[in-house]
Amino acid sequence: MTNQQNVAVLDVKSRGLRSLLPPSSPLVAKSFSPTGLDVLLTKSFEVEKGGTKINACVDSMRSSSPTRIRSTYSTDDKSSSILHHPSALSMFDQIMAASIGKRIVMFLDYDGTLSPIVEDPDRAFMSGEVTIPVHKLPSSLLFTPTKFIVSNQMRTAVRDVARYFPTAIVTGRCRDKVYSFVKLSGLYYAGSHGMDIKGPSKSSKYKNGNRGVLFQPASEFLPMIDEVYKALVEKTKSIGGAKVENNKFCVSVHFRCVDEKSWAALAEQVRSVLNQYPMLKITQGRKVLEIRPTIEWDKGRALEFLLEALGYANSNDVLPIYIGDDRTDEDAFKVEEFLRRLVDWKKYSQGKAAP
Ligand SMILES: O=P(O)(O)OC[C@H]1O[C@H](O[C@H]2O[C@H](CO)[C@@H](O)[C@H](O)[C@H]2O)[C@H](O)[C@@H](O)[C@@H]1O
Repeated sequence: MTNQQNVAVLDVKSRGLRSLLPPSSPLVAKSFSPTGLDVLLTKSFEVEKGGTKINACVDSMRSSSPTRIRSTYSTDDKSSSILHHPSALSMFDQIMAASIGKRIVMFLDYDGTLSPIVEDPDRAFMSGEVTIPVHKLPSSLLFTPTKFIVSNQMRTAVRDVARYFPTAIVTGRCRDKVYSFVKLSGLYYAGSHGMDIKGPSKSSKYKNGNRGVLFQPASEFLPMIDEVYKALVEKTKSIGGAKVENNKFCVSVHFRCVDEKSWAALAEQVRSVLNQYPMLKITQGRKVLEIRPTIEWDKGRALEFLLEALGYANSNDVLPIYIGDDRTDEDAFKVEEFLRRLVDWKKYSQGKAAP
């Protein structure tokens, strides 16, 4: 696949599930570079290393960490944004019209898209998941689960979409971790910002025996990432609220619960560790510093890889749809609604049963 591959990019957050395609442009006629997805959607804010860059780093931590985009948008900005990036739900019919004759492939971000943004990254369960804790379960149960899921709207929507369209979860998270949240087999999972790809394809040249696709372009970084993770845990332990998360091929340093007064100290500690690792870089997400290998690989490359693995390299017969978040949290139910409409469209407009 080339960079001219067309991708419908749906930004669920800053614009509330808005298409990043301008309304006037013929849908999908405009090219998006999948390799540019990371720049578009994962808020890659390169933090420079060395010298007196900490202030710049803290400034970027501030500017990329608004709690709500609404508080930073003027009315004019907002209406202009809505004009240029119309709701993907209201453009649903046009998106579907553009998909006629093409195979839709779904790419879904996890945090902030399938799950609400929460303070504790270990508790970012899928939207709409309602559970009963173990102590409230009836004693008559024959087995004792740790919790009992009574509702999982988003999971159901993703499961249904995956029955009709090849579907991948593309996340900065460790792949195993995101799987433990999504709990759906039959999907592709691209963890660690796309550096850890696993999926069920039967026909890919990247097949891993009978276990489907497996691709890990940064595998030689594993020992280094482990080392850096431990160093960061040690260096940041005195900073209240800081949390370091090992995402296997990258590390996240969370500052959502850190007092803003300590952000400079945190950035300084992170930089002091990273100074010893020129092969790693820092990018910035939503109240998180993400440390990752400097290799030319990101979510966009993972998307290209997966399309190729599915047999759509350089193909005009495919419409990849990427739903991701930008910088603030907003309605996950819009994602769910979009997924449901997609399934209904497939079922009823085309009258086809699930493959
Ligand atoms: O690519 P993504 O799936 O969007 O992953 C990016 C980061 O997501 C997670 O952090 C974010 O969500 C947390 C839970 O809601 C929140 O506490 C945190 O402030 C957000 O940045 C994940 O924990 C990180 O490792 C990912 O890098």
